[in-house]
Amino acid sequence: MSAILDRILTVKKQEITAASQRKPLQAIQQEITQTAPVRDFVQAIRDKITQRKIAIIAEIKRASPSKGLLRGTATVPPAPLPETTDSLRKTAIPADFDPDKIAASYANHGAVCLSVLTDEQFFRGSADFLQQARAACDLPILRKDFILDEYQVYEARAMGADCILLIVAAFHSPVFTDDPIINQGDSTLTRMKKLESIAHDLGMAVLVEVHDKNELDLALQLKTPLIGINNRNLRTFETRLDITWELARHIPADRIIITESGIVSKNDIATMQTHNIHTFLIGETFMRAPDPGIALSELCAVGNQS
Ligand SMILES: O=C(O)c1ccccc1NCC(=O)[C@H](O)[C@H](O)COP(=O)(O)O
Repeated sequence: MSAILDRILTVKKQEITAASQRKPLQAIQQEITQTAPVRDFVQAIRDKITQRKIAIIAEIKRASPSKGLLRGTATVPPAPLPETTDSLRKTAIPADFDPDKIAASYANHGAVCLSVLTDEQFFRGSADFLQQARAACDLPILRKDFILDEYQVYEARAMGADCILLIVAAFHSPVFTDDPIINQGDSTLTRMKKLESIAHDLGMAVLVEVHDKNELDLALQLKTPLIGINNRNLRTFETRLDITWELARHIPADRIIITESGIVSKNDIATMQTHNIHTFLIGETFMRAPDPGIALSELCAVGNQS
């Protein structure tokens, strides 16, 4: 069995082809002219940090390949989760899943920005969830998905996203490097620069995500100030918080470091702060809580300095 990241990207390629046949790029570009203006993702984080508060990007994530269903009911289509999650499906989870209510609660309890999973097959996400979340609050929103192609960048803006995610590991995957139809001769760095440039031209921010030093060296060649360090290895699911502080020491001070995945406790927040990390992307911990916003404010309370 190939690694989960490769499986996700294989499906993603099929989705890009199908979506662009259903709705050509020109139609998406036309839709963008009617889309609400971009909210400033980077400035929102800078403002929080200037106020000496921790900046939490709160995620709306119904399910994940590593943990299965996190919130809501298990009967909702589309495709079943991968077999890797079978043993976790019986775990008790909050039954309600209302992206608008979750977004409003996050906003009311101090989130700086939101991240919304739009991948349908592996995370049970949806573009609709992003739109519902955006309509329910004023926070800038990251489209959390597996972006390989310019079509998805335009699509992100058309659905109302203010920021896109570029996962360096995705562009190192053979699903990208070995497929001339999808890579069109572009190297990893060339493709990331092209996608970043389109996003910036559309006014969106870019979060570039890394998990090791080689990926970081590429990420630092992009213009974006947002460097996400994913503590989770997307091939093995191993999650180690020390990945963040090991890589953070190689990142220049003018970039904003965002630690992603596996943050579960006040102690995790406090430990990150000792390493001068003040921006967090958190999903599962909040999604498992009865009220995700209250769970967020409890973590914020420990992290904010007066
Ligand atoms: O979460 C997963 O299982 C996963 C598997 C494969 C690719 C990506 C995956 N997660 C995406 C993320 O980056 C996380 O949703 C995000 O960092 C929040 O992590 P957490 O707080 O641990 O939910």
